[in-house]
Amino acid sequence: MPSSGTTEPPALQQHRARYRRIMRFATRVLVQAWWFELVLPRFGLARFAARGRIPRLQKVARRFHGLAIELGGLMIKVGQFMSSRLDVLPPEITRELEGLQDEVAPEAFERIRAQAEAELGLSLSDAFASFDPVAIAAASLGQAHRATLSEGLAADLGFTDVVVKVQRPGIESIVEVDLAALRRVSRWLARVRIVSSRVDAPALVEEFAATSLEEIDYLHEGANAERFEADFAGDARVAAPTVVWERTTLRVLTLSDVTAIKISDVAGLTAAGINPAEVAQELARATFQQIFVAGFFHADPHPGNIFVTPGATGEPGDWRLTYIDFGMMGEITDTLRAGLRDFILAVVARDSRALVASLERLEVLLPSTETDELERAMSALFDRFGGMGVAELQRVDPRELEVFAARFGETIRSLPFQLPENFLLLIRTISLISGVTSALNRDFNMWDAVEPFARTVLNPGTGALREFGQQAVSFASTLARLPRRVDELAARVERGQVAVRTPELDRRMRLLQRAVSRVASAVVFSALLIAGVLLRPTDEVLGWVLMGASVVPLLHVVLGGRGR
Ligand SMILES: Nc1ncnc2c1ncn2[C@@H]1O[C@H](COP(=O)(O)OP(=O)(O)OP(=O)(O)O)[C@@H](O)[C@H]1O
Repeated sequence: MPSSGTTEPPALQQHRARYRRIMRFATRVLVQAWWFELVLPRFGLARFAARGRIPRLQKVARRFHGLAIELGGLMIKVGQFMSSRLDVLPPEITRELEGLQDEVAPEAFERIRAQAEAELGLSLSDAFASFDPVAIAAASLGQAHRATLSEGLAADLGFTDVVVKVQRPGIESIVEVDLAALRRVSRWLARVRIVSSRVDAPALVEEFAATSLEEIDYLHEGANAERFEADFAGDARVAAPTVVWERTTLRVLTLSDVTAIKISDVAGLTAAGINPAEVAQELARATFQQIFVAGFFHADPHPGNIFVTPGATGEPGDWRLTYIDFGMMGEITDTLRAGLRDFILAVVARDSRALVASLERLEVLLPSTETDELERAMSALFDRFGGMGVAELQRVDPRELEVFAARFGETIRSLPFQLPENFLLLIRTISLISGVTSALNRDFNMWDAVEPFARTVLNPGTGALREFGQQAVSFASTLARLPRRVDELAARVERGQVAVRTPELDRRMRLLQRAVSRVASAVVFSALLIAGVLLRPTDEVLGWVLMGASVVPLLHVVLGGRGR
């Protein structure tokens, strides 16, 4: 953003302040990362830096949580996005960021009214027979209100009750500011080799920008709802609301009100005579149908976005799943489909070279990746454990598994993995659905429902391929039952790692920390004072000042040893 002037309009000043807040936060995090992840390891203190990593990251995530609640806009989405990046971030961090969306305050109704009226070119009282000023739900980008259609429109469409989603006024420029800040941070990160060799940060931000810009285009969301509905035309079990195009624009989306029993309301389902276990079964089927048959899937199927609607007959088996919120959809492209098929086939054939090739094809590995190591690790894995069922795996000596898991985990972590957006949405969808189905029926196993669909995706033309397909399915079920065991194992490995430390090292580290923090705070304070008063720094300058300031105490204490 260009430098600030004194006669700027308030909106611009607000945007500038917002941009600065984000950059200040990012600078702080980057400086911290630089210190602990680059500087300390240089001085042989990698183990020390690693020990406090999780609490440190948790603190950053908590701070980010606060910032996101205060700023709203894309920062909420960033938090949500990160909370779903289990591939990059540990669960301790993702957990801190869950639930962000529910904490956003609604916009004042007068502003929502003005926005809706300007969009529709009609006063709300002309556009609707009634409009409830109290929002049903407020999200980061928009909020939803109940309304009723005027008689004429209601008669044409066959329903009266609607839900109107209205975007927060000015959200586009907020999104723009947030994206500008994120792009700048990603450019910084791209210059740091240790980061750029693992993650393509600018590409990640562009992916995120594309989904965010789609989400603030309600015409796109309306079209998604219709495409989804068309995919399930002729399937009485799945439905979506009808879009009232006459009352829909880029920033206002009007949909038939499909409020029914929330899918997670087991007591409500049972009271309506609906068997929750059957709902779980149908939900899994509908999900796999979207993924494997339609290639277009709802990527935000949390319980708030799926209703169970009892049918008109009142029969126990007469009900359907009604989805809402089509802002985030995933697509299975042909490349993704082919890549997944190759991946599954490679696993079944225990062919590590083909497996690595399929990962490359899926763009899960960055192009620069040295794949030999992964190939070796996969071969070792296949040689030792390939083809084993759960029962056989349970008979393996746990110590052997532990050693193996530690070594294998290291190889995996050292590789620059990255999941392309659609892949990520796929994982998110499966994990959300698996949460919902197991809440409906504890004994439900998603993998039992995947079988007919996995066959479709594997497209088994020949007998040999069909056999591979079946093996793939049984392999997948084995994997599905493994996580608890793997979790336990990981926890034990983790504890083993933590135990590698000595009291002497601890004592020195504590002294060092104390000394560093005392000197550092004095230096940083004076540097900030000078920089703040004299230079009116840009965020970049501030970043360098902070970095420079933190070097001084480090040299002082580590080299001169005066902290003791
Ligand atoms: N067609 C509908 N019928 C009934 N209720 C609806 C409908 N559309 C939206 N809602 C209600 O409004 C809430 C917000 O809608 P929606 O989820 O589409 O918005 P969003 O801004 O994308 O929110 P989020 O991303 O948090 O899910 C829903 O949780 C639901 O309670």
